[in-house]
Amino acid sequence: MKERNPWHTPLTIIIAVIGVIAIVALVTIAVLQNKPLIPKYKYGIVLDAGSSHTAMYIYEWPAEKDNNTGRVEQTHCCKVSGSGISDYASDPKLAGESLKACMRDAERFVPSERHEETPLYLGATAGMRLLNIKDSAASDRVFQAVSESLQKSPFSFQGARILSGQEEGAFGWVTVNYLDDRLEQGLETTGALDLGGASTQISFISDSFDGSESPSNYVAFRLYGNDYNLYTHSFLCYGKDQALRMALAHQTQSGPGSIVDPCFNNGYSAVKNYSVLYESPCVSGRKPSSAPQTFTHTGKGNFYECQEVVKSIFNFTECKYSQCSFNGIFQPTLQGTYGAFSAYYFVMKFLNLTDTSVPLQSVKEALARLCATPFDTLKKQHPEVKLKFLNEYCFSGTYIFTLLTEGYNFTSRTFSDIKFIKKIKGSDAGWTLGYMLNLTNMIPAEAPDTPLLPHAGYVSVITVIALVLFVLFILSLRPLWPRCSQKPQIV
Ligand SMILES: O=P(O)(O)OP(=O)(O)OP(=O)(O)OC[C@H]1O[C@@H](n2cnc3c(O)ncnc32)[C@H](O)[C@@H]1O
Ligand SMILES: [Ca+2]
Repeated sequence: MKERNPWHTPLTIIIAVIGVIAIVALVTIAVLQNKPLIPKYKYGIVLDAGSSHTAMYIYEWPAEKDNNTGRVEQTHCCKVSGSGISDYASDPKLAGESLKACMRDAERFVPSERHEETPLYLGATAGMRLLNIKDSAASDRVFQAVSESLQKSPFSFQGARILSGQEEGAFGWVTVNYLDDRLEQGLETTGALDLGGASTQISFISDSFDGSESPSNYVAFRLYGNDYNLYTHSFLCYGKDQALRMALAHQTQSGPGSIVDPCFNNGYSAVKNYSVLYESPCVSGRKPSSAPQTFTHTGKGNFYECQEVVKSIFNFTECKYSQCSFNGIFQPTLQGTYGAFSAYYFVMKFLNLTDTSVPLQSVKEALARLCATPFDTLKKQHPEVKLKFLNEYCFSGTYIFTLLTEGYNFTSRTFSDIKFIKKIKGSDAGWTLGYMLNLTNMIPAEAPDTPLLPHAGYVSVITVIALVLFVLFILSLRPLWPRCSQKPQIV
């Protein structure tokens, strides 16, 4: 007679089946219960109304992770065509009109069910600061017009305002460090250097700075449980367009109808309007009384002479603090690494000096070569580059070099701590992301509680425990197991 398999008793089969079903159910429930929900995103829109142009940034983050770090990303950027909103002072309606194409873009990029709840901010920087100084009623009219235009969008418009220089610097610093995941992890932070068209910002943490020497340069943050004493300063008029105006104003002081400029390449020549040059508050008041209507601006391309012109727009002598950058502004000792973006990046990119950390001497040599190149040759070498930018690279490069070394006191040793960047992990470096994170309370002051185990670890532990319990259960039923050694009795 064939021997019966002792496992094939109804009891053991039932126990095994129930056990397997229980394990499958346990693991399935664990997986489904804890699986991150299908990503449902939320959105925020910030319009950066700069002096030279306006750009719209759309940010997104997983809806269930409002309070977590490193999760907000830029998904889209739209460059508003035309100039900055401050240039529409004489026809403010057009400033509002100019934003429409990008706002239509936003309607396509943000899912329609999210439109109504998506906050929309407009922040204006140095162009509007200057217009506000020159003609505050005109600046109000521009804000009125852009606000009316943005209110018509389906998004939740939260207002249009001028950022203070301090906010602009501090939010640029937050953006860079947030995108680099330095804030949540409490890592050493990176300084932020932003060069716009009308102002420039420097922001960094220096152990020697606690705000006492110069409170107006001090911003205190508590982020993810860490305290930061940030030094920040915004120099109005020291963006690259206004700096150029100041350099030209300096050279036209003697009043003649022509200037030969070492900061422009040999062969460059243009007729410029005195009144247009002197209309900015950065230079107004300095217009020579005998100035003719126009002057001829020609280039002679010499980096070393250009540096002398550029130096003339800085005041390096006045300082009532222990140490200063320039114009009597306090600056603590430089510390750590720096991310330099906006025009710093555009100009260094043109010079092919963005990929690695660059020795100061190489920048100097590249600039001396660039400035000495005849303008015709330069045009042939770079047919794809817009003439407006090509004209100015010798000046812009020399200005950046002088600002960083003579202005902020970077030396040949510390210069290589600067990285010239445009984006970090797909998001543009700039103040907009930091501004939105702040207004939406997306960075907590204290570190958020984190789960004990990551999701995969949690599922593995549950599975192993379930298996162990099952085996123990089977073993506990041993007394019920049929005895293999017992021969079946033949009656
Ligand atoms: O911060 P503010 O001062 O308000 O100015 P902005 O926000 O408009 O300034 P950007 O950083 O956009 O640009 C800085 C400057 O760089 C110029 N720029 C933009 N693209 C450039 C390029 O490819 N090459 C050289 N310069 C460029 C631009 O015209 C400005 O003069
Ligand atoms: Ca800017």
